[in-house]
Amino acid sequence: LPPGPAPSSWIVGNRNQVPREKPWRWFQDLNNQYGPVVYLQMGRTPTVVIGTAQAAWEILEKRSSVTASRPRFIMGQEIMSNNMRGLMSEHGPFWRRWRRVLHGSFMQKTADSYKPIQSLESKQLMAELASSPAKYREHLERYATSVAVVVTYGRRVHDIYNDEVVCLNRQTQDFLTSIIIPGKYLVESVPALLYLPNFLTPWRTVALKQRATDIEYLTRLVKEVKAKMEAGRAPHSFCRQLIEEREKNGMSELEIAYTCGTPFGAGVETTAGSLASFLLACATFGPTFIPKAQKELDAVVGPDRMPTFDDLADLPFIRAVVNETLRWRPVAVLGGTPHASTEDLVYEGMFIPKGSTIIANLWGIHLNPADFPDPHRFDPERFMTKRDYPGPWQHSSFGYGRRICPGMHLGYSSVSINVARILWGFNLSKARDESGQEIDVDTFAYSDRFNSVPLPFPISIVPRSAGHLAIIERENEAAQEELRAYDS
Ligand code: HEM
Repeated sequence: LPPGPAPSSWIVGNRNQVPREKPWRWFQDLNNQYGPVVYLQMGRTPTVVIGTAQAAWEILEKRSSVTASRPRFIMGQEIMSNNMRGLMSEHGPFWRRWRRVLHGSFMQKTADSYKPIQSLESKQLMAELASSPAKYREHLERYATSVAVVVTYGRRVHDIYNDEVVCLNRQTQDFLTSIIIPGKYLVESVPALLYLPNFLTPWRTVALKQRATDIEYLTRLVKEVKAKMEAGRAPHSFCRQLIEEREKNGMSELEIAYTCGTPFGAGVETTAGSLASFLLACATFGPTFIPKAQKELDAVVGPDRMPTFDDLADLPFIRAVVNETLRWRPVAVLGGTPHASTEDLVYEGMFIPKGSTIIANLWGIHLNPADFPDPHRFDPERFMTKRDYPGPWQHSSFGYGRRICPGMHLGYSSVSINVARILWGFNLSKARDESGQEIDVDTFAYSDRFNSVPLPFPISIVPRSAGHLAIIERENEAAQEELRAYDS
């Protein structure tokens, strides 16, 4: 077996040693102490923590045929989700169908067809940042939410606090992310607890209540799209496509309803959180990279128009800023949902038993000084030259193998276009207090959840000139005309 700390007892294994707070830091320490692959015994479940990109690539990419399953999620998948959420599904026919329809709608070519809507929403984001910069977090979330909801259901989101779809989805996500933390519920390592009667298992009752709420609103949203299709006014969307191809895909209505919940669940916090990390990097390391980024933008785009998706090919330093953002503070800090192995395998003489939970700890992988020297420093220059690193991205933000993020093209486009435009249109620096002193920000102040995103921090966001502001406002006005087609 791979090396690792001794279990504290043979019943719970190492389970009680996992810190309640930010376990990714402990995993990183373990990898530093024991090596790139560490073994833990979580209850009866063998668990492997990977701490380098090279080991993750070998195990999760090259051996993907046997490491692309998921562990059993008793609370999140079986009880709360009726086994209907593909993201937590084991490798098998249900997952394959779910993955195929997602791939059909989010692969590179199809994802490109969403760029016009991403561009329009981003123009609104720019105007919002110009008019109320202090609410930047809300604006980023509105952007990411509206893109996900337009792409899925063909309708926009204006107000993230009051939009019903958003509130219900957020409630679901909050609940789900709070219950799938490894080690949180004893039933995950001792499934026999499922045989206890309901009155002794209050955790089951709350999860079932959430399931009922989810089924009600997820199916209602599909019915709304169906009604619009019948009335001949449903724009193209993921949901519409699934309804049209229902028979071909052999999906039940409930399966369609749950599948439509995927882009919101997986694509909003990841996108908005990555953009928030970018702003945090600007507030901390801005003077080291913003002048070079703006020089590039001025040379390629100029001051008279906003950058477009087509410009990105000519903006290598902006692309480097995007990649460094995704590396520096990986939002899917534990590598997303853990993988599970479906056969025994051996990696560099270490035995990884069938049924192991495999965690590719992105916190450790992206902050490994062997690949990224001085890793907590935000330094886009690292991405200006190719390094010896496995995989096409030169970082590991989107995961591995058959489970690689199917929304990566959509997510990457969102982060890129907004990074380019924000740097083009605004000066970003530390905020100042009433006495004019710069306010320092803490680059480690991140949320302690399944996705780890920056906690609120102050930043100054000011248009670069009156000319830039005029363009931002003009572009937004024109965008609003086009966006009306998605208002329901
Ligand atoms: C910057 C934005 C994003 C980042 C950093 C990100 C990152 C990740 C990561 C690390 C994984 C885990 C992969 C693995 O298990 O090896 C993942 C999975 C996933 N992502 Fe993303 N993601 C982003 C945006 C999106 C978007 C916009 C969607 C919308 C469709 C999406 C949908 C998914 C789904 C469905 C999975 C689970 C795949 C499976 O279980 O087979 N993601 N993502």
